[in-house]
Amino acid sequence: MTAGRGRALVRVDGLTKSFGATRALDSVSLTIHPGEVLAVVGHNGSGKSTLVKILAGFHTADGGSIGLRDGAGPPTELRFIHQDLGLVETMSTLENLGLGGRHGRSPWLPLRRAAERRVARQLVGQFGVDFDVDAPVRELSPAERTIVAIARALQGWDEAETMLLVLDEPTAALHGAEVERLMAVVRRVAERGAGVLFISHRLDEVLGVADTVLALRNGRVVGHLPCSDTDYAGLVDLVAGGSVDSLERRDTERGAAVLRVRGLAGRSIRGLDVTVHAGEIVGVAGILGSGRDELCAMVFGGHPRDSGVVELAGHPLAPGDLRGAIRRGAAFVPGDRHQDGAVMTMTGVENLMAVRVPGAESRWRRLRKGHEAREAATWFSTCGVVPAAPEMELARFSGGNQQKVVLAKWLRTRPRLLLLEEPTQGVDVGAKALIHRLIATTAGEGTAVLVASSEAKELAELCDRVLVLADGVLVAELQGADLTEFRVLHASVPA
Ligand SMILES: Nc1ncnc2c1ncn2[C@@H]1O[C@H](COP(=O)(O)OP(=O)(O)OP(=O)(O)O)[C@@H](O)[C@H]1O
Repeated sequence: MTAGRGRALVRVDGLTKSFGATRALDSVSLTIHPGEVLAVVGHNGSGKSTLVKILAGFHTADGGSIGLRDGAGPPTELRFIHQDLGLVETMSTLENLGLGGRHGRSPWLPLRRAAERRVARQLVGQFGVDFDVDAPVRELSPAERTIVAIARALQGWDEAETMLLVLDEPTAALHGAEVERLMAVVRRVAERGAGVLFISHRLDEVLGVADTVLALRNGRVVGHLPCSDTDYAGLVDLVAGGSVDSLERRDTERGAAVLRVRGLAGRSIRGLDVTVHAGEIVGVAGILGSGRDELCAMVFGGHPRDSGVVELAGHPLAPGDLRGAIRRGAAFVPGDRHQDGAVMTMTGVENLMAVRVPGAESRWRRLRKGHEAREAATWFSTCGVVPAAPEMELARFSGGNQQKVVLAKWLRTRPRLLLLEEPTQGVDVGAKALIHRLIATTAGEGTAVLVASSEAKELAELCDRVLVLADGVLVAELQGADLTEFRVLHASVPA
């Protein structure tokens, strides 16, 4: 189907929304036609999720209109994949897909269960993955959880229906190969006549999949054009309001070994040795299920281990002893900020201060609100949290700003070992460069950094060395001239 033809699936006209003094949307208009993939881009806090939440009926607009019926046809059906995925963490994939309900005591029960399991595995299998559909989704990796949410949104879609699929940053936790599969699904959905509204900070991905792009800045539309009329630099300009400096290669001063991991095994990891020195940034790459998503949590002690030894500066870190790990100087930015990284009902400042900096503050000093507010303002400005509204509940921060608060919380502890999972997920292109510089500066001050990322480009730019995992073991170690995006991707995909 050619994008842009036929009746409009959705017409948004002059949409306006404010939260107190913050004007999140300011007279936003757009139209999506059958077969069209529209990407919405913009800096953190520019209003993208607010637009999606108004379409979903979660927020009511202050002004403007949304039309879901063009002429006499049936109204457009909207399906959503939200940033927080909206899964029930204690329920299995099967149950989140609406399968596996109670069937009473029928003699056919085992057959029905087997059929439901087959359907669930087919639904997630279209992304080339196979995992335990009976396990609670909280035990799945962030990428696997994303796939469950996408499979649920696409479930039972009938071609004859008119559908608009709305995806709010679906690829934040996915690796190159998984992103490609999702993009192929998005294209397939559009070719069958649906419209797609797609939010992403990965601008290369936008250019690869979208027909048109709409750029927001401070709630206003600052560009609405066919993707064929722009390029990467053009999109960076629209989002960041100018070019963004890429990270310069650092001369690494490699100090003593800070992290030593020997024979680590558990979950999908099957015997790993890793050493990270003071001042070094070591990346962890690999596809879903490779062990990439588990290494940092296992080192920190948040995931159980079957065997192996983890030492920080010569002291063992025991599984489950998170306080001990923090006392020894470990910091951990997890891949899933909603579940493990932050408390959404606490304010920005409370989240920032949630980890006690070993030995740095007296209790009395911490009680002084003025002192906390000043410290929070400094950290929020260092980490690019905009607009700085430190006393607001974290749930009300935009997704990218939540991520920056979690990062600031751990950088504030001045760690000896910084463990990062997907450190720039959901942040805009300018903030990403800022976070890369912060990580490089932190390493420059002598911190050992271990960073797991699904983005090969990020690892190639940021790291001194990259460990590539496949099937729970180390399959390549790249550094120097060998450390390129292509080589990381190539080594990650099993032959
Ligand atoms: N419930 C709320 N209460 C108060 N302010 C809010 C609320 N929801 C959003 N905002 C504010 O509205 C602005 C737009 O937020 P929104 O989440 O739409 O941004 P975004 O473009 O999706 O950002 P990101 O790329 O970081 O996800 C931000 O300043 C945000 O703090």
